[in-house]
Amino acid sequence: MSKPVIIIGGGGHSKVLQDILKLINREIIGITEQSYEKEESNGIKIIGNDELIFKYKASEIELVNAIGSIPFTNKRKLIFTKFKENGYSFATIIHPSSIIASDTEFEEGVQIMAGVIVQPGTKVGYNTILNTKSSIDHDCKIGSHTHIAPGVTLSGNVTIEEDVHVGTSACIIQGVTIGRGTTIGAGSVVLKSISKNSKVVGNPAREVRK
Ligand SMILES: CC(=O)SCCNC(=O)CCNC(=O)[C@H](O)C(C)(C)COP(=O)(O)OP(=O)(O)OC[C@H]1O[C@@H](n2cnc3c(N)ncnc32)[C@H](O)[C@@H]1OP(=O)(O)O
Repeated sequence: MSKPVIIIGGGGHSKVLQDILKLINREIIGITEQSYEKEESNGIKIIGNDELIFKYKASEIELVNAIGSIPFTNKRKLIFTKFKENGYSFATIIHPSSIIASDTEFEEGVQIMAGVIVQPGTKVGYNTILNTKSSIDHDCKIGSHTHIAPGVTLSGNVTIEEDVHVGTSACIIQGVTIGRGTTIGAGSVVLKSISKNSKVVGNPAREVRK
């Protein structure tokens, strides 16, 4: 049986995850927030700040990383790393409306939102988000701590390294590699590989100042 979960963060990304957790009947202990002024979020109790998690044995719960991921921030990664180093595990959350090829490999803490399609031969790294209605075609490799934002299309054989943000509705053609730490702007059309720590926008995607 699945362990009960604690959700870290009570913002917009959290709302979406709460909905999935309710749909898949996961028991929710509550939400932690760094500054908790409200008592609840969507009917779920805010139980305290993140340090409260240490009152629960790592073996008895799973965590849900509900810190949203926007470009040029690393809070989501820091939360994941901190609690992993202390022996805690993160739930992998998959919306029941997603279509996932049977050989897909997900590492711990991956979050798959409504309407996502993942085709065969794909691997997705730790703590990565495949957001609403994104489409991941065959043989893609997606690194850890990466955000594939809503409506993104990855063609076949695309490699996305760690810590990448692929902005809403961007398209990436087949065989391209996106280097670690890169940000792809919303709506970009990426036709060639992009080196690490770049920021690219537009159609065709071009590098802009960091
Ligand atoms: C459920 C959810 O909500 S998940 C959230 C998903 N959100 C996203 O994916 C947002 C993606 N973010 C973007 O597209 C942002 O515009 C970024 C990250 C690419 C750029 O942000 P910044 O670093 O602040 O760059 P800035 O706004 O200064 O833009 C730099 C230049 O690029 C242009 N530019 C920025 N974004 C884009 C874009 N998506 N397409 C085309 N041009 C763009 C700007 O107009 C500007 O051009 P200029 O220098 O000629 O004036």
